[in-house]
Amino acid sequence: MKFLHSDKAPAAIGPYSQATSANKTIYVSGQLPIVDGELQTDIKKATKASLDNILHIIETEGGKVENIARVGVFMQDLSQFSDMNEVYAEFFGEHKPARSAVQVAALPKGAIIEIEAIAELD
Ligand SMILES: C=C(N)C(=O)O
Repeated sequence: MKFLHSDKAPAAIGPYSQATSANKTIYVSGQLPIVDGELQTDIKKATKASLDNILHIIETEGGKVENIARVGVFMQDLSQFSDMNEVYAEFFGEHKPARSAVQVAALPKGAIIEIEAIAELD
């Protein structure tokens, strides 16, 4: 197993890796919507930030959006579901990974969204 790291994604904020890989599977930790150290507080910008962070991490192993097989979306307020979906749909296009989306009581750093993913490399 490998511990993965991308300088283009925010560093882990605790005792975990941005992602691990085993064989051809990449397990990406929940990505907070942080860009250049700044937590995004607008749901559309935040969704894009978390997804971009996932992509930056899987790219370290040659992964692409099309390699993402499963996504978990954790939101602080599900009333923002449609705005999240709009940006999400734009990011994935015709590629539609399995997904769960849930509202949670709170997220680290007071974030409004955290997104995790599993990718299968070719
Ligand atoms: C932000 C996280 N993924 C964590 O604390 O586990």
